Amino acid sequence: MTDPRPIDIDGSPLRIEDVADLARGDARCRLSDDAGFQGRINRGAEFVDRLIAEDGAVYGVSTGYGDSCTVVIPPAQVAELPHRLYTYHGVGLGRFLDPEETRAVLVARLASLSQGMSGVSLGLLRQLQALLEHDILPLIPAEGSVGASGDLTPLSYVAAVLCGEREVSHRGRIRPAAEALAEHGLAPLKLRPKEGLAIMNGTAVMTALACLAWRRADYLGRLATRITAFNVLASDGNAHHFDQALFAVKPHPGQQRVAARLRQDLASDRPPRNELRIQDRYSLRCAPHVIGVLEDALPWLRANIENELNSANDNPIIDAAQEMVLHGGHFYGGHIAFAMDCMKNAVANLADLLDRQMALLVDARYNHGLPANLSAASGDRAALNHGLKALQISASAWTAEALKLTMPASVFSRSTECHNQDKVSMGTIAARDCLRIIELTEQVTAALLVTARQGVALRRALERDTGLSAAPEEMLVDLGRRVPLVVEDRALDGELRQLIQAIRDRAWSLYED
Ligand SMILES: N[C@@H](Cc1ccc(O)cc1)C(=O)O
Repeated sequence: MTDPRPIDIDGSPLRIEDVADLARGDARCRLSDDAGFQGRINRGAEFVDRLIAEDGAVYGVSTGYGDSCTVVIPPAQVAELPHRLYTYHGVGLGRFLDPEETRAVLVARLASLSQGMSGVSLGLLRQLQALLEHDILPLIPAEGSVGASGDLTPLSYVAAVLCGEREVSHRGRIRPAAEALAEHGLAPLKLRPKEGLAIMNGTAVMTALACLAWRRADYLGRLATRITAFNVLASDGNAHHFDQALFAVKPHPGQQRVAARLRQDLASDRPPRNELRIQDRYSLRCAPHVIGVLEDALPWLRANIENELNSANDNPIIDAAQEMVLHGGHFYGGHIAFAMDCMKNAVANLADLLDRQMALLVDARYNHGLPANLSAASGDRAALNHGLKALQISASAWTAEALKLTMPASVFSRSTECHNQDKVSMGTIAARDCLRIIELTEQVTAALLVTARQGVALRRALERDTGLSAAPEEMLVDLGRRVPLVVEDRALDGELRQLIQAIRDRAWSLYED
């Protein structure tokens, strides 16, 4: 076990990998003690104090929220207001975010508030950091955000826990927040004016989920490429579909990279053409064109996700340096909504591609000489055994479910909150859909790992052996250990679950380009 790597939070940009590592416990975050950073934060909080003292009227401080901004809060009640905000937003439903997702949310909110543009105190940042440090995880219901007043409702659970209210998951148990805070000597926060809004009026939930989704999608693209190489071999297909000269004339860099990875896996000394079949079916021949869509989108997706992550996504923005309060709509998660709608489409296409490859391989009419359902049973056992028949049916179901969920969420904007929020992003729904599609695609990918392992072994038992380069050969050996050849039928669910875990743990290092 290596020590988790330290990440300083000081308002400088975080990367997707930082969020993912912090969420998994592979990194730990420290709030920077840099005087410049701390000074910036303090100036923001002091500026809010001064505004209240001098001006009296500040949105969300001395007024009601949203459409209720015309309601004036009497000075004697101003201190109570931020606590009202999380209280009435305690209406979240649905599943609770899992621990990894919850940590990512805390990191994303900390990253945004550390920009120093939200007028919060250092004490608030410290309390957020303490939740991460002691793994005190608010139970955050996943549903109930329109993603454009920020993730108000789910983030109300973060705000409440910082103040010692509602429940947390801590040391494997669900407990009252106050109890867990006390155990670590942490006093519940008394929110300062504006701090309730600052915690809740932002995109931290959808952005956190997007960071986790990006990393899983990136790995799935690589895995789909490796599996395609296996399946080209298993089906006695043509490597020349991935020819460098062919791809030189279609200059999508991601697509070219996928083709190069396939060439690398399939080893350059393969006969350039399989004269028996000039052209393979599309799920093999066009694999770079399908996987390449995701591969080309990933850098753009990363840029959008990281811009949101490192933004002040709050309202109003408190610019202490220029002494300005800027009212706007930075809680609007349109970029994440579009990124997630886009990513889920590209990922579901991977599931579809792999499912089609499986359909070719299990079908004796298309698999060029392999047994039906890739059953390795022979002789008088052949009739009894059904090989991967059920696994293919299940892969079809998972794929259909993934494809069904690709309906964009961002086009379902609807006017809400007395028409103050009359155009909203639905980014959190898009992110949740995207994660579900990723989960289903991981299931399909696990099925395909079994299929490819079985298909390659059966091909190699036949006349033609075609070599792979060292990395895919090593992976095949590893897969062989994880999944013994299916000769006599057996339930495969346990092995599938282990493969899914291996995928999520990125068990195979795939293409260091
Ligand atoms: N997001 C709104 C504020 C808001 C807060 C809470 C609400 O319940 C509604 C609206 C704004 O800044 O304009």
